[in-house]
Amino acid sequence: MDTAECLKRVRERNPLVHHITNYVTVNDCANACLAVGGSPVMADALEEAADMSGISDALVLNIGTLNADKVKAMILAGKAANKKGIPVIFDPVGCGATSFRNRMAEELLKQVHMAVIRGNVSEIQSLAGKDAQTKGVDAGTTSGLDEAAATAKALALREKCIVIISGAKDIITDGNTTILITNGCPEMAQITGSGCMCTTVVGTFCAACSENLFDASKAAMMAMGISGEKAWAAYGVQGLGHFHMGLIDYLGKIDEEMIAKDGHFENG
Ligand SMILES: Nc1ncnc2c1ncn2[C@@H]1O[C@H](COP(=O)(O)OP(=O)(O)O)[C@@H](O)[C@H]1O
Ligand SMILES: Cc1ncsc1CCOP(=O)(O)O
Ligand SMILES: [Mg+2]
Repeated sequence: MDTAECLKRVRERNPLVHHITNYVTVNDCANACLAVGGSPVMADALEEAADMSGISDALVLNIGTLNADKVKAMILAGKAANKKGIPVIFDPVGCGATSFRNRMAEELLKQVHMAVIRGNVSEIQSLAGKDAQTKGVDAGTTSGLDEAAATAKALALREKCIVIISGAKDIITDGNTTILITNGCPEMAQITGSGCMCTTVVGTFCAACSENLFDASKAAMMAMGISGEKAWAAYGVQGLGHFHMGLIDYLGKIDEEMIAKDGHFENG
C-alpha cells in the first residue's frame, strides 16, 4: 500500500485509538491523533481499560510516567486488544534509565503481543538486552546506523513485530525488510512529545491500515517527519513553542500529494 493510500484510509476510516500514556504529553498525543484523522481516547482506569480496547481500532501503550497500577491497566487493555486482533503499539519511554522501567517493559512484552515498538536508540537497545543508558527519556548512548539497525532487526525477530528506532534517520524493520526514513529535522528532538506523537501517529495509521502494518508505519513516520520539516520552516524563526504547535498544524494540513511528493526513504 503506498503512503498516500495509507493517509487516505486514515482520513476515511477515522479510527478510534485507545491510549494508556503519560501525563506529560497526553494532550499532544490526543491532538496529533485528531490532526492526522483519528479519534483518540485516553483511558487508564483498571475498571475500564479492557472494555475501551474492546471498542477500539488500535491500542497505544506509552510508559513515560508509569506506576504499578498503570502497568496492570496496560496488561488488561493489551490482552483485550490481542484477543480482538487490533494492533498494539508500544513506546518504551525511558527504558534503560531505571531498573523498574526495564522490568515493567519486559513484563509488558511477556504478557502482550506488540505489533509495533517505537523508541529512541537507547530505549530500543535496552529493550533488546544491550548495555544502554537512557538519559531520563532522551537517547543516552548512541550507536552507528548499522549497529542500531542490527539491534532493531534482532528485537523485531525476537518479538515478531515491527521495530522503529527514531532519530536523524528513522529505522523501520520487521527483521527481514529494513528501510530508513530520511524526513524530519534535528529541532524535533528539542521539544518534548515529538517521540510520543510519533508513536500515536504510528498507532493511528496502523489502526486504519491493520492489513499492512509495515506500510502503515512507513507512512506514519514520513507524515511525522514531513510535518516537522514544514513546521520548522514556517515557525522555527519564532521559537520552539510555535514550532511545537506548528507540528500539530502540519499533521492536520498534510495531504496525499504532500506525502507522496515529500516523503523520502532509503532501503536499509
Ligand atoms: N536529528 C534529527 N534529524 C531529523 N529528525 C529527527 C532528529 N532527531 C529526532 N528526529 C525526529 O523526531 C521525532 C522524535 O524522535 P526522537 O527524538 O528520537 O524520539 P524521543 O522523543 O522518543 O526520544 C521523530 O520523528 C524523528 O524522526
Ligand atoms: C519528559 C517526560 N518524562 C516522562 S514522560 C516524558 C515525555 C517524553 O516524551 P518524548 O519521548 O516524546 O520526548
Ligand atoms: Mg520518547
